[in-house]
Amino acid sequence: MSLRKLNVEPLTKEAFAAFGDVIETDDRPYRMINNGSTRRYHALAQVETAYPADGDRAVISIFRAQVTKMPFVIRMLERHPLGSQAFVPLLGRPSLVVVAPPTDPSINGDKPQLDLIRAFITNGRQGINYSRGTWHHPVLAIGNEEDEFLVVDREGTGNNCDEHFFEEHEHMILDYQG
Ligand SMILES: NC(=O)N[C@@H](O)C(=O)O
Ligand code: NI
Repeated sequence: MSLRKLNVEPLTKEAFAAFGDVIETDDRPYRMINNGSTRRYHALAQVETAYPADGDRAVISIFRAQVTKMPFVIRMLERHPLGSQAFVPLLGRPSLVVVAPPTDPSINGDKPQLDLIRAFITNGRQGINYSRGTWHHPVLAIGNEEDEFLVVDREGTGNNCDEHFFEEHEHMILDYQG
């Protein structure tokens, strides 16, 4: 049984629109602040928290991620039903992103839609913000040494991480030799 190999696409705002936001400055509008010394690339992404009135809050963390050896088998995806999650590279290195659109039990089921799973490579200067409910693989650092990401996501009550494990025949190969 041969597993499907994911095609790795360059990350762009347009291609990622169904999954969330790309956090970047290339070709983005800005306004000058601080007496003209600083460009403000304003509101590149929104932090989503499900229950702000109940104490939900956005928190900022740093993930130091071990390198994912290629080729890699995608066996699962997860989602955060109660908030968004952003990853911004701190060391200027590319990383891989594997996503599927959010799903709703009353519309399109409650697990990732296999045919809509896509893989992207960032350019090292791009961060991503997964919209609330976007299915994604946990952080995929590549290269020769650990990578670091600034992570902005939701902290609060309730379960905010659903994992879906695929059947063995549904596993996908991710093989990026950039
Ligand atoms: N578990 C955790 O905080 N990280 C994952 O959500 C991830 O997307 O890496
Ligand atoms: Ni996550």
